[in-house]
Amino acid sequence: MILVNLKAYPCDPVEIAEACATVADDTGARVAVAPQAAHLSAVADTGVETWAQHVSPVEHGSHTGSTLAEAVSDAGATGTLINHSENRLKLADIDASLAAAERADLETVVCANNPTQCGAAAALGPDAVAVEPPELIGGDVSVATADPAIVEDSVAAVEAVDADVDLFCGAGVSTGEDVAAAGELGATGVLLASGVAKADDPEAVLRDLVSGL
Ligand SMILES: O=C(CO)COP(=O)(O)O
Repeated sequence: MILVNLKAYPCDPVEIAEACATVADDTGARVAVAPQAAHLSAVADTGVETWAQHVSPVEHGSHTGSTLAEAVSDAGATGTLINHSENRLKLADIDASLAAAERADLETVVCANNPTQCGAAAALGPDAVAVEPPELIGGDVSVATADPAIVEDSVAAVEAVDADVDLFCGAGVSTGEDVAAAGELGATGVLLASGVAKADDPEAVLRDLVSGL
């Protein structure tokens, strides 16, 4: 799976969503987009698989400023990231955000910095854990090239806790070669942002990325 996190980049979320939908349709590859919460509906309307970047550890009620899992689902999201390196949560809040996502029937990827955190995240029962070394995020060198051991060790850490939880990796992923290298290390998906969000031709980058699946 290729999960494109648009963060808060100054890109056109609908244009990128349309490119992802086209490439997914043409190739049969699983490609999803995680836009800003305010853009979820517009992105989902393109038909692309749509994910939230975060859901808050809350239920319906007095939670001003929160991102309610049910609202994200109503807007068309079918999955959510939790605990991204740029939006870290306390352990209890990761657990409660996972419960919120489950309530709203959202698929979940919990992000983590290193293999130890990956094992801890797997124990909370998400669908997948994504290892993203913070120092490599936004850079030019893919995690699978810069630090292959961190991916292999994270695969092992997750497998030791719960073999049903998938391991994704991310940071610096921008080519099909990077995706293939991640797969060879045992990752079943990649998480990326700048490679697509900052690209002059997002569709061309996506076509190259899916060639590595
Ligand atoms: O944080 C990331 C995806 O969630 C990775 O970002 P980059 O692809 O820009 O390194």
